[in-house]
Amino acid sequence: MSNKLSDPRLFRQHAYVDGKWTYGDGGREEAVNDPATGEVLGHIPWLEADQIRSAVDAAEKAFPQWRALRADERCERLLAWYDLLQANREDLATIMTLEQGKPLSDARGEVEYGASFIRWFAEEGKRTFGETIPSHIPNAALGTIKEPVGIAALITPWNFPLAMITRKAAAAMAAGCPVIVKPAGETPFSALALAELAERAGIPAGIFNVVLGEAAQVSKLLCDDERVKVLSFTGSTRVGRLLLEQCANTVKRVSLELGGNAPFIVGPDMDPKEAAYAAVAAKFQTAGQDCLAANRILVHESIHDDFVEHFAERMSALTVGNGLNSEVDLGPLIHGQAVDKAAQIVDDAISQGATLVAGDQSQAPGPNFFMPVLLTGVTPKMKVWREENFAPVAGVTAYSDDDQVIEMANDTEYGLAAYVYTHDIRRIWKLLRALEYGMVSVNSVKMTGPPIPFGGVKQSGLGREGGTSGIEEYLETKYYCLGSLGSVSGS
Ligand SMILES: NC(=O)c1ccc[n+]([C@@H]2O[C@H](COP(=O)([O-])OP(=O)(O)OC[C@H]3O[C@@H](n4cnc5c(N)ncnc54)[C@H](O)[C@@H]3O)[C@@H](O)[C@H]2O)c1
Ligand SMILES: N[C@@H](CC=O)C(=O)O
Repeated sequence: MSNKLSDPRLFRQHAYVDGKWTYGDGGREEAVNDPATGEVLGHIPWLEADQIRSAVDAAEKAFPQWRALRADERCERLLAWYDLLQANREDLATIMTLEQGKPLSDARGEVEYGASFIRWFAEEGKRTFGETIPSHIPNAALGTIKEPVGIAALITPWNFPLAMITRKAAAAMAAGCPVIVKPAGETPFSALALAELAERAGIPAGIFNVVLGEAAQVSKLLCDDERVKVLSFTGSTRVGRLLLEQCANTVKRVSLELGGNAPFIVGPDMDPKEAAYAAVAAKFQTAGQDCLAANRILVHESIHDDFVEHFAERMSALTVGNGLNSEVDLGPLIHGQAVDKAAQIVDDAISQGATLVAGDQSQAPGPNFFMPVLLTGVTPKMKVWREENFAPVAGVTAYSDDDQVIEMANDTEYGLAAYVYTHDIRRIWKLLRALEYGMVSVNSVKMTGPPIPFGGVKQSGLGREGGTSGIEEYLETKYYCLGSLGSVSGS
């Protein structure tokens, strides 16, 4: 990996605890592979339980000084970190493409996206206002102060190896909290490059730590430690449920960004070509391994056939291959199990009556690649409808009226994001209000960014990241009552 970077020191093969690059005391190491080629990119140590506790010790030790800084002083340090991400954008994108597989242009976009959360929260940290409460108690002044919650454990997935960390870490750090990041084992190198840049930016030792190890063990240690006050997790609903349970013993604050099963609704008034092109864009980014991916494409029956034709035509123009090649649109899936799962979802749909319109797996350029698939006639019994497929598998079905499509769209345990394509304002408003989703995007594939409250309802999560609410996940509200002030206190 280092020979592909202009700054080889961004490629780190150690954990980062208390400002030091750390080996595992037990000597255990794991290889990390390039999903496109299978080549070993490097190795990471697995830390022992005592080393995970030491990371919490380090965060505990660093907390008082960090919280004592003024918000504008923390802002300066975070902005220095932001500047370094920008200056090293190309190397960070290369690391990401190598370990995650996404095309370089998408990786560059994620670095930009990830960095934007640092800048946003650096500024938001200066606006963690408390309030003045008109007193109901004679001669007293009442109000609130916002204070950092304490140590935050951040557990993140492999599909967005950088932005899922910065969206949490920058909010926590701006609020005055130290963080312990446990990245996905598939994509540790982006997290470690972030640590290298945090160190260069002057973030003090113990404030940004990256621990590595066996996922279930590390997560359990962090959940069980009562010094850790917040757990913020992004990943599957299955693991989210487990962590929620594990946090019950220490009554931690928990923030969960979980799976999605986004409906993409196309109204009868839409130009089928315009809608189909948008649906392709909403489906295939990161090879479908995106919590916002359009999983169930619900098209009004009057334009269904035209839509399918345009979708197939647009899909056939997508190039699948190694993300380092500039003409590639879809990289590999993260590993072989993901390919097997995608194949099972397609087989299940076909065996239950769906039609395979396009998607020939014999064309796949390597074992971890999955050619984009278009299925029509998908129904609620099929896995492609029920599960988050997290693969380039698009399932289309026709509907006849708005009430029916609302019922279809809400027929899932997930509630992260939904897309609506129509220009009829009454339909827009009806769908917007009736869809049981945390985010609804109307006539736009792009919906995320630092200013928005990102998050889901139902079993897609708890809490919001980004926007003005993201920093609240790391703040406590302290109420105060100043009594016996005399009549000057007023109300
Ligand atoms: N809502 C969002 O913002 C958002 C964003 C990105 C990804 N996701 C979701 O993430 C999922 C894909 O990511 P993934 O496959 O990395 O998810 P995952 O749940 O398998 O893993 C997420 C993290 O949890 C760790 N982990 C895995 N098993 C664990 C266990 N038994 N105990 C404790 N920790 C464990 C992993 O090492 C990783 O760090 C999808 O469901 C996707 O929708 C959601
Ligand atoms: N695209 C999402 C990540 C989901 O997998 C985001 O913007 O946060």
